[in-house]
Amino acid sequence: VTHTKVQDNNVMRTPDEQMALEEMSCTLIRDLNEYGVCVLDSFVGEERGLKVLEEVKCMYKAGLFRDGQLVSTTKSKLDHKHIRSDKIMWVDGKEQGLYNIKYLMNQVDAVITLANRMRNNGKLGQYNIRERTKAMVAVYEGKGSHYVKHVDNPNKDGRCITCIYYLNVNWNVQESGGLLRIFPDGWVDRIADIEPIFDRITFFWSDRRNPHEVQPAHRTRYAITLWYFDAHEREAAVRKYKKDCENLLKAA
Ligand SMILES: O=C(O)CCC(=O)Nc1cc2ccccc2cn1
Ligand SMILES: [Mn+2]
Repeated sequence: VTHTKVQDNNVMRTPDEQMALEEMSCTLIRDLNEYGVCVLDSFVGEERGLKVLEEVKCMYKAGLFRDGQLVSTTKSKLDHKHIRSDKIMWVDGKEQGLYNIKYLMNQVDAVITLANRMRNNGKLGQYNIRERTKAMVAVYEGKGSHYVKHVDNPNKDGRCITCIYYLNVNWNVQESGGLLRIFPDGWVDRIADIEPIFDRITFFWSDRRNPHEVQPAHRTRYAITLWYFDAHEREAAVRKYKKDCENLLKAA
C-alpha cells in the first residue's frame, strides 16, 4: 500500500486561516496529551463540508464502495446470518472531481504538520509523523449496522493517530444512534461518547489506549478516516514484516 507524505501543501491561506490552523493544532496537542482524544467542530465550515458530502454521496451512488467489515449478528457462527455494516472506499485525493475531499485532507495534514513541528518540545506524544494512509470513506447503511469494539493498531503497525471526519447533517443520536464510544484506558469508568455530527473531526491515539465501537446506526452515516504513521514505529514494523516473510520462506 503506498502511503501519502504528510506535508502542508502550502494552500494559499489568509492570516486568519493560518491562525485558525495554529489554534487547532495547539488544541490537538493539548487534548491528545491530556485525554488521548480530541474533538474539533466546524472544521472546514458548512459550505465546504456540504461539498465534501456531495462528493461522497456521488461516489456512493456510482456504486464505487466495497463491503466493509462483516459483523456476525449472534455469538455462534452457525447461523451465518451476517450483516454488512459499513461500505468503504479508499481515496488518495488526486482523483478527478474529488476536489473538496482533497481540500479536507490538506487541512488535516496542515493541522498535523503544525502539531508535529510543535512537538519538538516533546509535545505530540514523542511521535514523528511523516506519512499517512489514504482516506478511507465509510458509509454505514442505517439498518442497525455498527462496528464492534476494537483497537485500530493493537500490534505496533506504525499507526499512531486515527482521525475521523463526520458528514452527518442534523444527526440526532437519540433517533439515529451511530455514536462513536471510546473507552480510554487509564481512566477509571470514563468513556468518551462522540456524536458523528456534520463537520466534526475527532483525533485519538490509534493504539490500545483507545478501544472504541460504533453503536448501531439507524440512518445512513458517513465518515472519512485518515491514519497517521509514526516514522520510527513504521520503519520497525516494515523491518519486522520483512523478517517474518524471510523466516516463512526459509521454513517453507
Ligand atoms: O466511524 C467511526 O466513528 C469509527 C469507525 C471505526 O472504528 N472504523 C474502523 C474501520 C477499520 C477498517 C479497517 C481496519 C481497521 C478499522 C478500524 N476502525
Ligand atoms: Mn476503529
